[in-house]
Amino acid sequence: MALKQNVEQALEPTIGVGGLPRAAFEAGLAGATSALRRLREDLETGRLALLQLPGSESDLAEIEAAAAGLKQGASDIVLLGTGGSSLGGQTLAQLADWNVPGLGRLAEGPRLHFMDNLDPITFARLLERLPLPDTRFVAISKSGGTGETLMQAMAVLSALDRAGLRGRAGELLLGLSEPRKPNGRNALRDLLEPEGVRFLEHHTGVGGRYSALTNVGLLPAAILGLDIRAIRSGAAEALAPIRAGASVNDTPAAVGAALAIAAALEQRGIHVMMAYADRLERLTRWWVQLWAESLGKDGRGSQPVAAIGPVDQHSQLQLYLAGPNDKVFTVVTTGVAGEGPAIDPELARRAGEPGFAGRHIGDLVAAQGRATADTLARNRRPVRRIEVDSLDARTMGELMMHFMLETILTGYGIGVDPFDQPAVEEGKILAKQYLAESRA
Ligand SMILES: O=P(O)(O)OC[C@H]1O[C@](O)(CO)[C@@H](O)[C@@H]1O
Repeated sequence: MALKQNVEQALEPTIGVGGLPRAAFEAGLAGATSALRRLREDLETGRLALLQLPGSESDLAEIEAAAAGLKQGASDIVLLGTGGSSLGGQTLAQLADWNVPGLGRLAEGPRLHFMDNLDPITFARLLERLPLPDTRFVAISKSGGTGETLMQAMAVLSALDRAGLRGRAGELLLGLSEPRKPNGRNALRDLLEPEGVRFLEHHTGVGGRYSALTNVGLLPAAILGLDIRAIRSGAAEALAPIRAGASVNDTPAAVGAALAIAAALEQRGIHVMMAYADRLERLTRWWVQLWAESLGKDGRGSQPVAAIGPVDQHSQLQLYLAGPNDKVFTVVTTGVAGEGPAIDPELARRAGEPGFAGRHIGDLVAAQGRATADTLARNRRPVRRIEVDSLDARTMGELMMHFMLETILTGYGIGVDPFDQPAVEEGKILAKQYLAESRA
């Protein structure tokens, strides 16, 4: 197991009043114990398909073949899909420098475009500027019925039509969705299959925000040449203690859930994840959806906030240290000490920073991650630390599985169903109604 977790600085006995009381954490551990028992049953009975993924490789060859097919002759690959149909792929893609500040434009191979937000100006300009004959589109939607994705897919077909490329739709597009419902409906399939577009199957037992380790997340990862087997085996590391029947205290995801349950008991309604790596920025956004949609129901749940370091030290940290003490923090660091450019001693002296002499940029970032966690604790703000020695496909798989397990266990512990999202449907129905009315 690469992931190291320490929750001591979240607790009152360590940081004083302001930390989570020991009794609340004990209650959290008790809640996590029953939750863990239920999750282990999920694993043993096979009723939670997500838990079967880490040990399986049977679908990986199909994903690799689809990735190779898409890359063939492609300058650009556009991924349509929103929420869980995009964020897992983005998180993994960032490992390969996608959307890393300063590096995105220097990437080699096909350019990837995740069009997860629907913005008319952006989408129109994208379709105008893309070299359509050399562009591939992947339309991803578990349900097949998400309005944003459907509209984008329709716009793509019309753009291909205008460019005289509609006859090549079967070659230029790929779909990824669940099989048709028993009533025969799946809007995305209804739209694209008559154009000859082939579909990969979305796993029916894995919800969108838990789908990063299925073809939904692994297809973009494979396009970028990431080792998708290593991602799965990293995920298996996070699951291993659960599989082995380990106690709560020896199961990092359960300890994390115990902390979240304790925070709920203590009315700490905000969870901040601050990750010290450009390549974890999308992970924080993926986690926001995972946490918010899984736990925010029946008047329960907590507000997830994404931050990255060190940059957000210069925007959010003042509030975190001296604002209301209503949050729990997770500081995620990677072993970057000794990484990156080394600083010329002469230049360090000239700038009046002799402490920088001969040190690497990674030395400063490592020190900053540690200093932020310790400063939070000194200011009696509950903070847990998560560290991986290095960030690669394997550790990313482990981190993602850790947070999925922790979220499920927290849901079980606070008594909500972590797999549905009934409340968001209301707004979708209303938006379609307003769209119809605005024509009149
Ligand atoms: O993959 P789909 O079915 O298009 O859904 C996209 C997203 O929309 C939601 O259903 C919420 O509206 C998310 O749960 C999901 O990840």
